Amino acid sequence: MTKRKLVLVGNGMAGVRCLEEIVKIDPNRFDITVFGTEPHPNYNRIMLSSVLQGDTTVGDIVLNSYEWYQEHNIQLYTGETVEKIDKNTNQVFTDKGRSVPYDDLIIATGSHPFMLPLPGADKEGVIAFRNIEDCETMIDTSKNYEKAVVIGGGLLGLEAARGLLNLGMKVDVVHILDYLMERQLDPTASGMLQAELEKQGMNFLMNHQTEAILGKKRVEKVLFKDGKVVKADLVVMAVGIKPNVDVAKASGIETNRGIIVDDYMKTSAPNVYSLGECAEHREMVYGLVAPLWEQAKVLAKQICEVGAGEGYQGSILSTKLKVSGVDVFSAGEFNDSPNSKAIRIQDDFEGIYKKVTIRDNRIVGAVLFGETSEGTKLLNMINNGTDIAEIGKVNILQSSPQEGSMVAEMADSEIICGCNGVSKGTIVHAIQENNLCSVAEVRDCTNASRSCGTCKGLVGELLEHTLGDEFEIGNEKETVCACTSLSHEEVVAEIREKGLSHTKEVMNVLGWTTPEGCSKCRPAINYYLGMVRPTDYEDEKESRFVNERMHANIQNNGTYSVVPRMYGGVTNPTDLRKIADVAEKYDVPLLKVTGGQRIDLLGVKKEDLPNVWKDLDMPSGYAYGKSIRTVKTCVGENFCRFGTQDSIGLGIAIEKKFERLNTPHKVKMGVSACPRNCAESGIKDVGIVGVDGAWEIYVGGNGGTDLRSADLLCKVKTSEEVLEMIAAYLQYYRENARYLERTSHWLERVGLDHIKETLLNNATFKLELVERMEIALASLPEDPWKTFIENEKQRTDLFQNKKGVEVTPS
Ligand SMILES: Cc1cc2nc3c(=O)[nH]c(=O)nc-3n(C[C@H](O)[C@H](O)[C@H](O)COP(=O)(O)OP(=O)(O)OC[C@H]3O[C@@H](n4cnc5c(N)ncnc54)[C@H](O)[C@@H]3O)c2cc1C
Ligand SMILES: NC(=O)c1ccc[n+]([C@@H]2O[C@H](COP(=O)([O-])OP(=O)(O)OC[C@H]3O[C@@H](n4cnc5c(N)ncnc54)[C@H](O)[C@@H]3O)[C@@H](O)[C@H]2O)c1
Ligand code: SF4
Ligand code: FES
Repeated sequence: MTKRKLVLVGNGMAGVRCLEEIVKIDPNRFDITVFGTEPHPNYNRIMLSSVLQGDTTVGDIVLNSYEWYQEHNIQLYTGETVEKIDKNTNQVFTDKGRSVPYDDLIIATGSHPFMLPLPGADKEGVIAFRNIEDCETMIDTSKNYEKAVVIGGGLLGLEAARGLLNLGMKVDVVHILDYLMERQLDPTASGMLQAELEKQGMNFLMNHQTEAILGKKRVEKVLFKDGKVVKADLVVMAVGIKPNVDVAKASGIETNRGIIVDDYMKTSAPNVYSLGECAEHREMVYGLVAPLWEQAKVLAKQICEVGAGEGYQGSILSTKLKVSGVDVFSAGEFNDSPNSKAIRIQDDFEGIYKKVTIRDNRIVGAVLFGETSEGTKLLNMINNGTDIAEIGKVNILQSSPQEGSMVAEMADSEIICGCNGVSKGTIVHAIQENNLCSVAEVRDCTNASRSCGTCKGLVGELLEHTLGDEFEIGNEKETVCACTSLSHEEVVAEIREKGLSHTKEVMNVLGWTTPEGCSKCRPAINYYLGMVRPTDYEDEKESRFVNERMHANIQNNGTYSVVPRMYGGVTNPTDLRKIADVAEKYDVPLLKVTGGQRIDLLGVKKEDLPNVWKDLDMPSGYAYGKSIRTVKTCVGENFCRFGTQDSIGLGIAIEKKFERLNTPHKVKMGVSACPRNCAESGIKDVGIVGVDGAWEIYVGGNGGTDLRSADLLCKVKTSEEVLEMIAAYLQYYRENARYLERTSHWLERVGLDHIKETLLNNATFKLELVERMEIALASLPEDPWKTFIENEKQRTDLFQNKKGVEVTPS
């Protein structure tokens, strides 16, 4: 039987998802041709925000590689736009002069970003945020310029603004109304969101209407209706989208706001279908992915003639803002109205706000801020029209008392992954049928967690719930990242076994799926190589996190924090004078004593960093590094009437011995000279406490988000023994923990008993650890601030092509 010819116009998320469904249903039914204006295979547009925010790379977000198209015999033309469809001869015509016949045609051309028609909007540096090129323009611009203006305080504008802040730019967000995200939030939630984002460093110009973009060739300023002017090196317009109906309109296919389709995604032209953001169904056009997946399923069934049931019935929308540190969820009809009532919870102490709107005993909308774990449950209740008469109203907004029990209570039809419309039943079936045991395997098999990723937790709970005893979360193979199927332990073992010596080599030999790796695997591989080969591995600066590359912590307003080392928290008049002089000379706005007993110079301008380091002439405190941070000490025997030991002396010795050492995560230590514990040794990664003629060594403490008191490892008599035990313990941690695993998490994972057994009952192994630690310490580079001041190349590399940074001559 000859195959039917299927042409897809638009190589984006909706169209290609529909093809995936089609080849699943009937792989041999069609000869498929795809045209896409963009010069890329299909990628996850949603994740552009994460690329901009530095959490992933462009290579990571490809959904269907070129090989996928080949495997399915799909002829793909990228960088080619369909300009016209001839409905009479059933052909499409492209801008490259190609014509291709079709039996069936799908139009999935997405949207155009709406560009305000302002005077000056055509200047260089005025862009939208819609595709990879826009994302790359923003990243490149941030290397040479300082100030961005984002017009539009909706989902896209705020995600763009967060990304630009992460790139070190100052950002003004211009919003036309007096509260943000008015399409998704009520004024209370919006106010809380604005306050949180202001804390993160965003500056808001509310109630501002843009009048013109000013500048010569390139944008320089933005002018507002009230006459106010702000500086702008980059303007990002994020003021909404409009369906791309260009080709449909040019071809006489019926359009309104979008291309008009019926419940089976049929347009007004025979055998021509449409889906995605360009389609208008029952007078609705959508700008989120969840509805598109539903449409893709219906259209695939329709076009393969396997029965599309009642067709597509429309979607209730829910959204989450993808900005780290801010949890926002919104769904359905969340605004107050005369025929609905609301339940609200507001906790100003914890920054939590929850509201559900109810009509006729049914939830019709919800807004959650600060705590969004009930989002999925509420969305399911809205979609299912659950009658809440029987449920205590207060319970609706209570988190489930037993974590993990929520998935058990969910019906099979309830949706776990909102982005991809994957239900609990589908996931459970896939786990059981295919023996799946990790979130990554569930993603590959069902698409759940493939888009924004916020449902990963629920998928994990479902795995646990379905596999019962067979599934232990801790034992689930945790791959380093999506570029590889290998775990951290496997990568380290391969580096050792195969004698691998460079990041690229690791990726090539171990079959990485992306040639350049991503922001998760590159720093991890760099650390593992340095740990395994301390004497000959040359640290790869570009694989490090930005703060480590800059040797300073970037702050929410784009300035930096500088913390010089003060061994054991002890200082002297000369160092204090230098700090005071530097603070005055460089207008440092804030000097702050840190919890680690040193002085933080906050608000240092990027271009001042080298000279600040030079004038300070003190070692770096590594306050930015995955390395030894501080050794906090109490006053001890020299001054305190309770002290029987020299805590300061020991603290300084420890800090001097281990400073600059790379570790999987930051390591903080403390030495107290008696159990009153004034140096808080009980919540340190390594805490030492003096007790009658001996030192107790505590490990695995954490004073951060996951508060944990340290466990007693052992008691030793002398300072030398303390130093030796710390060396063994830290080397064991360095060799066995996963990159970015704090000592407290590592200790809980492997168990205190195991660590005691290894370090206390196996003298030979302990000695070997100490020896390897000594080799690592002997191979450490000199102080990075000093190197940077003396090495012009490093200075140029660090600031790339930003306006030159010179160290002033002495
Ligand atoms: C930065 C960003 C973040 C987002 N985050 C989220 C999120 O968190 N959650 C969510 O639900 N949604 C999010 N969205 C929206 C989501 O990405 C879109 O809803 C989705 O991509 C729409 O899919 P589509 O296939 O309809 O359109 P698109 O993905 O835009 O695909 C259309 C494709 O067709 C091509 N095309 C157009 N005309 C032609 C032609 N004539 N010939 C050939 N090719 C053509 C276009 O170049 C484009 O590649 C986000 C969008 C952006 C920009
Ligand atoms: N996390 C997510 O789900 C997510 C993230 C990014 C984008 N998206 C989707 O991408 C699409 C585009 O996002 P968007 O935020 O541009 O669209 P939007 O329509 O949701 O928001 C645009 C915002 O710009 C404001 N605005 C309009 N004109 C303005 C003007 N002249 N000056 C200042 N502000 C003005 C509006 O009041 C509105 O809040 C939407 O469909 C959105 O749902 C979703
Ligand atoms: S821990 Fe004990 S010795 Fe140290 S300062 Fe406090 S009371 Fe004094
Ligand atoms: S909810 Fe976004 S990927 Fe599952």
